[in-house]
Amino acid sequence: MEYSPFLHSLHVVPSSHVRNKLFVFCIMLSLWVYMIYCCVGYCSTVPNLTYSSVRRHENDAATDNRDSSLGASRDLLNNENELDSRGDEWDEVRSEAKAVDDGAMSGFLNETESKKLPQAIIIGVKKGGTRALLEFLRLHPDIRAVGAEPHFFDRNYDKGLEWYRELMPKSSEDQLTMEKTPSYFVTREVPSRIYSMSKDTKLIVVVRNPVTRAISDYTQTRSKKPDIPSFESLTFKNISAGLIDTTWSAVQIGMYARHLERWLQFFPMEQLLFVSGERLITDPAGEMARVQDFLGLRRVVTEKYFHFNPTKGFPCLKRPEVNAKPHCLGKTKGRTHPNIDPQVVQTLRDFYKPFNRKFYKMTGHDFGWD
Ligand SMILES: Nc1ncnc2c1ncn2[C@@H]1O[C@H](COP(=O)(O)OS(=O)(=O)O)[C@@H](OP(=O)(O)O)[C@H]1O
Repeated sequence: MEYSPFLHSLHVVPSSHVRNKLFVFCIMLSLWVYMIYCCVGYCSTVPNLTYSSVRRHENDAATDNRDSSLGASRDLLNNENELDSRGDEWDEVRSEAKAVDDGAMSGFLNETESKKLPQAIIIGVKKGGTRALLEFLRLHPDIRAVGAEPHFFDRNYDKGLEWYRELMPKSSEDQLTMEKTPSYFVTREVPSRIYSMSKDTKLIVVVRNPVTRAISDYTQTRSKKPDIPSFESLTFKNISAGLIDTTWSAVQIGMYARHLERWLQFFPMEQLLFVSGERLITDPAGEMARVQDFLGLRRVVTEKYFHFNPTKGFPCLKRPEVNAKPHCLGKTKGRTHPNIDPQVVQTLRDFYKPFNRKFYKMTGHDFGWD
């Protein structure tokens, strides 16, 4: 066999010169393969992958690092795997809305869009109707909101504001960025933390009759832990003395006046809006008008967007311009509540009366719970 310098350099003693040539060849080949791949249209999948990774990121925020919001409370209400905190509801409506409003790709292509810290936050209350309100607001073209609950100011604060900003969707200069995390309202450290992010943050609280709210909270817990004690026994510290257990979070959250006092140490009343959870069901367009005015937005989401579904017992969303079927929130919203001993319900009503009265006085609004 003849002596071959090529074979010799390749198989026997590969010189650095040949290795460099091979390296350049591999890179060229990869570039060619990539170009062919793009030419047949597959490159358009890249933005979708980016979008799903954003969604994953959103969901991570909600499932990360779980602590109790009410420091000293007895929290049997560990509902963190609730569908709601992942913000998956009404995705279909939102994607339709997005496509109509600005085209699915514009968020990636429009370089004037950027991620911003929220200028408005729905801070509570748990089981008040916060998901419904956020989803109603997301239909507004001037609002961009993160679907999952970020729990930044209560559980993820050590991750820093940049982490928080990254969770937000891109928005243009004239759009508002929003999020909702209902536990903020009752968490001691949150008012000062939001204040240090921006003292101009607009704060929205959806409130609901505290007795119904407590039962709703309990119903949610029981749906995941069917063996928990009865609502009646959890309500009392001492049932024969009729002593209410105010350390039980289901009871504690409803003492709205107490929580509000802490917020008023940082924010003026004009920066807070209280939405009636009851009216959000009976008159969603009316409550939405108040919310849009408060946020300084055009009244876009009006009665045309709502359709009351008698089977579900709640307003559902429809897109007025397309003849599509209305979309309702999922099964975790609007659960059937258990029957509670009427005497216990009355005792709780009496317990909340002074808190409610004080709350009406502070907010200048009678919510009609008594
Ligand atoms: N449109 C519409 N559809 C369905 N449900 C509605 C709606 N508007 C308000 N509600 C009420 O919202 C209650 C749940 O409140 P939240 O979304 O704040 O719950 S959570 O804290 O985020 O888990 C939920 O409480 P339950 O009825 O106890 O399940 C509903 O009463």
